[in-house]
Amino acid sequence: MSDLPGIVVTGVSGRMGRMLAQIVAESGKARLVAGVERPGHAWIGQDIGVAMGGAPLGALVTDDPVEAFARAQGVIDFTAPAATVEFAGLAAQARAVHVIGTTGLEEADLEKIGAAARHAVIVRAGNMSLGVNLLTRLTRKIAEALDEDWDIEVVEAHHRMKVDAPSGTALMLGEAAAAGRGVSLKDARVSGRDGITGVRERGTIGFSAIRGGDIVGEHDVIFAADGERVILRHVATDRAVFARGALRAALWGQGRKPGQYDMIDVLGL
Ligand SMILES: NC(=O)C1=CN([C@@H]2O[C@H](COP(=O)(O)OP(=O)(O)OC[C@H]3O[C@@H](n4cnc5c(N)ncnc54)[C@H](OP(=O)(O)O)[C@@H]3O)[C@@H](O)[C@H]2O)C=CC1
Ligand SMILES: O=C(O)C1=N[C@H](C(=O)O)C[C@H](O)C1
Repeated sequence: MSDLPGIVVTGVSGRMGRMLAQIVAESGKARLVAGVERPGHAWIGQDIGVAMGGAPLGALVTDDPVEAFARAQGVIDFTAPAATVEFAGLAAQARAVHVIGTTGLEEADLEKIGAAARHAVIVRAGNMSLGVNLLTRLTRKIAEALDEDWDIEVVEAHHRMKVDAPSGTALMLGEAAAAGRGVSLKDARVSGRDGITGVRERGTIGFSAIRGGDIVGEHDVIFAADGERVILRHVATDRAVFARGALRAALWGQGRKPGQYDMIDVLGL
């Protein structure tokens, strides 16, 4: 067996799970140990590559995360909030680095993830791409430089199968804008206007979501003043950018002190 860190991909049959399995297996920097799906899933017991309709990848799909995590140094998890909270506890027990890409997490979920991070390394980000993490830095800087004469709006577009809104990325960008402005996003946030909304309240940060087709992920941060606008834009055209970031995070986390980290830490931005 090689010395490369072993990685389990949870939700391996999903859009991100498939991409992650391929990228980990081909990376030369990590070993694909197993994929996890729910009990009864059609892929259980099959080689991941074969289940995807390609060549074998030498790792099986299992419904037993405890056993799989015990054989791994990293768990890459792009699933759903309830699953991610459960996996955070199990990955911490196995002392495996848990990379969380799942979005739509509520406050109570984040508290449980925080508790797990007392025992193991967790890297969590609503977007694992280099480009978006750079954009959060730029958003914060621009928000620091501009006053409330500049209205801030975050507009995001995703595929028709996405279940949460605003996207995790939009919220990251909104947090960065709020931090730059020295306010709390909880207080400043306005989402999904509809009907007679009244005029825009000064100092708020607005969110709008578009869902359609196979859009991978697009985000604009608009700073709009009288007579001019600044627009920051990121367009993802390939999920590989998220998967590469997640693998980088899993490798970066090896040997670190327990705690919660994000992609700004991983990328050193
Ligand atoms: N941070 C980032 O960079 C990115 C984050 N994301 C986020 O990742 C998440 C997944 O996205 P995507 O791949 O498009 O979604 P999919 O629905 O395609 O995949 C999710 C997978 O997780 C599985 N799953 C859910 N619950 C469990 C469980 N308890 N045990 C095992 N498997 C489970 C699902 O299985 P089943 O169908 O049976 O429910 C499915 O296979 C979303 O929250 C999305 O927003 C996506 C892209 C980038
Ligand atoms: O669900 C998706 O697809 C994506 N989710 C993440 C988000 O909620 O921001 C990241 C990316 O935009 C794709």
